Amino acid sequence: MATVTGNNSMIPADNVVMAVPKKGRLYDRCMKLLAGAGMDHRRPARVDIAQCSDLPVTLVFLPAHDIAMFVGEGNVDIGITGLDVVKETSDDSEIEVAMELGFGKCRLCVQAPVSAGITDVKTLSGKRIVTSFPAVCKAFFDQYDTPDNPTKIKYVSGSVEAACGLGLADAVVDLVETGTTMKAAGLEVVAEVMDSQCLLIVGKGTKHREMVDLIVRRIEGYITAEKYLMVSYNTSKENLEACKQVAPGKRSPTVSQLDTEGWFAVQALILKKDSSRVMDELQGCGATDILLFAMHNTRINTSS
Ligand SMILES: Nc1ncnc2c1ncn2[C@@H]1O[C@H](COP(=O)(O)OP(=O)(O)OP(=O)(O)O)[C@@H](O)[C@H]1O
Ligand SMILES: O=P(O)(O)OC[C@H]1O[C@H](OP(=O)(O)OP(=O)(O)O)[C@H](O)[C@@H]1O
Repeated sequence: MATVTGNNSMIPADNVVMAVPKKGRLYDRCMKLLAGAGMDHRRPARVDIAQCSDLPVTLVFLPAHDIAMFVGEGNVDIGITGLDVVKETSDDSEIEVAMELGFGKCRLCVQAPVSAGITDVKTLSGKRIVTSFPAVCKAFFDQYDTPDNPTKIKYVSGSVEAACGLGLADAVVDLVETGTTMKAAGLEVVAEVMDSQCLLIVGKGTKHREMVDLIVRRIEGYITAEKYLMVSYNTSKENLEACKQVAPGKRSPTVSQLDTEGWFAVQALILKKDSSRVMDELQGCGATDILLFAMHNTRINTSS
């Protein structure tokens, strides 16, 4: 197989390059996503490159914080990382968001010591802020800063929450999910900068559009399968309409005549989060033999 030369010699020249986080919060979910999308690969221990066995795709395992930059600069065709990282390290002219993946949900917040009692974020303009997101942080404080007294923003790569306690900052801009880290450091939210979640991103300049689109469709199929369940039940003719109202499906439910006169077997897609309520309501409408099935993968037109 042809390979590109130089630093990329482990990557076959015609392969799509896909970047996934090599560790941290997003890693496990990303591995599940790749498995669900049929992107099987073998990654030798301590190696950050792996070839997919059934697709011309090379996976590169990178720090989440670097992925949007590499996709934006065109070294990588497609990648998975947080919206926070995308905003910090790339711009809209380079990257398109193929899909929100629904995990890695958190908020980037201005946080100050509870003891300081800061209620208005404007009062932090011109003060010392420590963050792993200096560009997003600067854009946020620009709206309050004056040219003669800009906010002093310092970058750290981790443990941001420690900066106030160490006397290095008046406030921090850091991620909050449960709030446990923030509270343990004696901090509170003064303002929200942005919401974030994990994204599938594509470089606008990719030369492998067809294969990239196939990867996007596979991942979309898996995400949809994760979101929906199939409910199946039997109902008499007189209860059929009421049952169909409870679970109308995506387009319409599949209704088949049973061998018993006046009885039907019905199948419909329902949202996983609604499944217990839907089963209760179907039972209330007289449905019997109600079964719930998970799907491994789908190809559903989510816009219809
Ligand atoms: N507490 C959290 N809850 C949900 N998502 C988070 C949380 N912390 C981070 N993220 C998301 O995961 C991305 C990667 O963060 P993470 O802290 O895992 O990166 P890392 O620095 O590579 O890993 P580590 O912290 O293990 O060194 C963030 O940019 C953000 O989008
Ligand atoms: O609100 P919580 O649920 O406590 O989550 C928020 C924490 O999670 C992330 O850090 P992480 O634990 O990944 O480590 P890091 O500080 O090394 O980035 C983030 O930077 C916060 O510190």
